[in-house]
Amino acid sequence: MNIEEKIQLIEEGTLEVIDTEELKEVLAKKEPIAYTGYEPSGKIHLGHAVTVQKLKQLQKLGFKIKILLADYHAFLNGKGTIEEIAETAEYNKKCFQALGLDEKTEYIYGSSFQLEPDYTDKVYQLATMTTLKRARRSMDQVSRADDNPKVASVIYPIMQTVDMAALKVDIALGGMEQRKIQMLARENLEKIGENVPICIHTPLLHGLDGDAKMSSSKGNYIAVDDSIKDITKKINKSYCPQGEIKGNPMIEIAETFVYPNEEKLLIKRPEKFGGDIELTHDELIKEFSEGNLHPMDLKNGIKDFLIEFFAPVREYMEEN
Ligand SMILES: Nc1ncnc2c1ncn2[C@@H]1O[C@H](COP(=O)(O)OP(=O)(O)OP(=O)(O)O)[C@@H](O)[C@H]1O
Repeated sequence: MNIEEKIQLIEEGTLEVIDTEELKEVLAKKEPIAYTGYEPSGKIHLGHAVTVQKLKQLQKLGFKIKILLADYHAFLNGKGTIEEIAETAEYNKKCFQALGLDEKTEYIYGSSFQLEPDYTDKVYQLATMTTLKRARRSMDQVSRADDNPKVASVIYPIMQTVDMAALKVDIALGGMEQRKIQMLARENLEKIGENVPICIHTPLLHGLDGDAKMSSSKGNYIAVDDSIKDITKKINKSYCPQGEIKGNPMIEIAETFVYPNEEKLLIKRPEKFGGDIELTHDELIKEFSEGNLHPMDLKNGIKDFLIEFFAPVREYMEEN
């Protein structure tokens, strides 16, 4: 595969790659490094799986993958005590392994390097160069709404920036809500003479309730290790307005998980409702938007797909 083809693959399913010229240089390196950080949270869900899919693709293209289990970030963001977070992080690590990232993937706890003198020194340097306003703004979609924000919320983006230097990353991957932090990081890393990584942003998956973001704290998710019974129950009561494409989580799941892996989505229906059908992406959009495909049938197709797609994850979680 030549560099242009690799770039095209990397861009697929993303909202932006900043920037593609720099990506060319990175692709010429021997084993470039890509990372995503995750605050350890109760469950790893389909939203998180969007970035994991991209990491798996980068891995196949020869990247070394680092997954940051961002325990201190979760702590700064009020997600629990460090001990509670450590326990969740172990469980999340198992979920990532179950999702099929290979054995060469490095799982790194934030607390394993974020207390080192060199790291702290960089945090202090950046603290003198970053305005409160900018740091606060970068956290708009990352921290919980708080009328009385803590100092922790402005240390957070500075640490996320220093992580990129400490982990020596060439690509920083994250969902679109990470954009403001990542852009701040690009500017700031240059100021302290560190390598400026390429930033890749993926779309946010809507919650099953139609909320703008699937999130463990909102309970509107399908976890990658959910049981067949839970997947079925959750999909059956999910938001899927007849004929609507935009913001419809069932359509998004099809676009994010089904079509990158299968040419057609199989929808099983009783004969009296037209019998089984298999739809390509374009056919699905047409049939659903014209009202020829009932939301319940779409949900059934998605449910069957997810049950099969995540079967290896359930098996891995049971066996390990
Ligand atoms: N619904 C989603 N759709 C796409 N990507 C997501 C979604 N939720 C989280 N991510 C991505 O996963 C990465 C890590 O997110 P992290 O777990 O720290 O987020 P979070 O917002 O705290 O999740 P949650 O609210 O579910 O605990 C980020 O890059 C983020 O963009």
